[in-house]
Amino acid sequence: MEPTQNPDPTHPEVLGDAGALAAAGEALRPLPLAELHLHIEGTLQPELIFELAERNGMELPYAGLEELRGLYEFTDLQSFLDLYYANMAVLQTEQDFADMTRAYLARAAAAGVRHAEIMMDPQAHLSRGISLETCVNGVASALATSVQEFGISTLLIAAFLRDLPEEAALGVLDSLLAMNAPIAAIGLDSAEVGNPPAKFERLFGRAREAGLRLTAHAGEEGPPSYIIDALDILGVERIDHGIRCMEDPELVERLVEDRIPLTVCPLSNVRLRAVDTLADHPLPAMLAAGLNVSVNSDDPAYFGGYVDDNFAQLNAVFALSEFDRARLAANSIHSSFASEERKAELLKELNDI
Ligand SMILES: Nc1ncnc2[nH]cnc12
Ligand SMILES: [Zn+2]
Repeated sequence: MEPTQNPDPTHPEVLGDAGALAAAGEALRPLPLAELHLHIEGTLQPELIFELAERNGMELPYAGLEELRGLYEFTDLQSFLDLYYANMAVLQTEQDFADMTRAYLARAAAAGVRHAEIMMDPQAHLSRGISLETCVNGVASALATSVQEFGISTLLIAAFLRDLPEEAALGVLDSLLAMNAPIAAIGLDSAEVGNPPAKFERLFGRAREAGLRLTAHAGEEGPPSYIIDALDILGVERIDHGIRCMEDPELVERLVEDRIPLTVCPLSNVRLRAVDTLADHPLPAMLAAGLNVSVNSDDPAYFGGYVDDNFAQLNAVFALSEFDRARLAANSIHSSFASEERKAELLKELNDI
């Protein structure tokens, strides 16, 4: 991959022999970074699904792990969402949500994650009779000790399901605000095509008034116009995925100019067939265009890996330069909703490597 312009104030030249190690096929040393695009329900590993089903006295529709793993062949976003929502049935108690979250944090720490902005889908739990208190408090209890236990600072993002009506989302946002839920931001996810950003204009307006930060999935399967509308109608600060911006040169120019963060998830895009193979992924072109991209895992239990696996596979295919790896890590930190003080700490950690 070509080196890119607009150097970040990091010093990738001091990354040591990471490039040589990669060339020799050895593991890359993980860089300290922020993970900005992660659905906590997408970290539910098959083993934990079986463990929680047993703990909760539930019968799963799969005979065993192998049968479940055999279903992880997706043809598009919807084919994944069907399994993702079905598997959530095992999440019944606060302890279940806490255990799932703690398992992610432990694995993320090993991947180099030092700050995580974690999405959860409250509506996917409410619709199965699980209260907001159960899911929010369960996840939040694990996040509360994350800095001490795993060295990872965290923020919680309530994501809303765009295939449901806006009225439903407004009701849930009001309940979250009324219970003083520890959320820093809202997001928009689930089936994209046919559910454009404009459908949620009032939801994002209300969240902004409540002082919440704003992000939305756009341009994963949906057209570039959804990215434009997420920015112009919803007023989001970040775009989750956004890879289809590459079909609209004027939009790319705007995103570069305004330094709009795009939280890209390469292995997810391959597994959901947004791209044919990793070699066809637009990440190198996005970097070369000067876009503010970061690498994230989306739903690591379903897509073949965590953020370090995404970097390793990208590196195997594109032989990322040390400069670009450091830039991706720095972009993730700059693009986070963390305090300026925390960002400075993380950038220092990155520069000191
Ligand atoms: N990649 C993705 N796109 C949209 N909604 C999701 N929910 C969980 N993962 C998602
Ligand atoms: Zn996502």
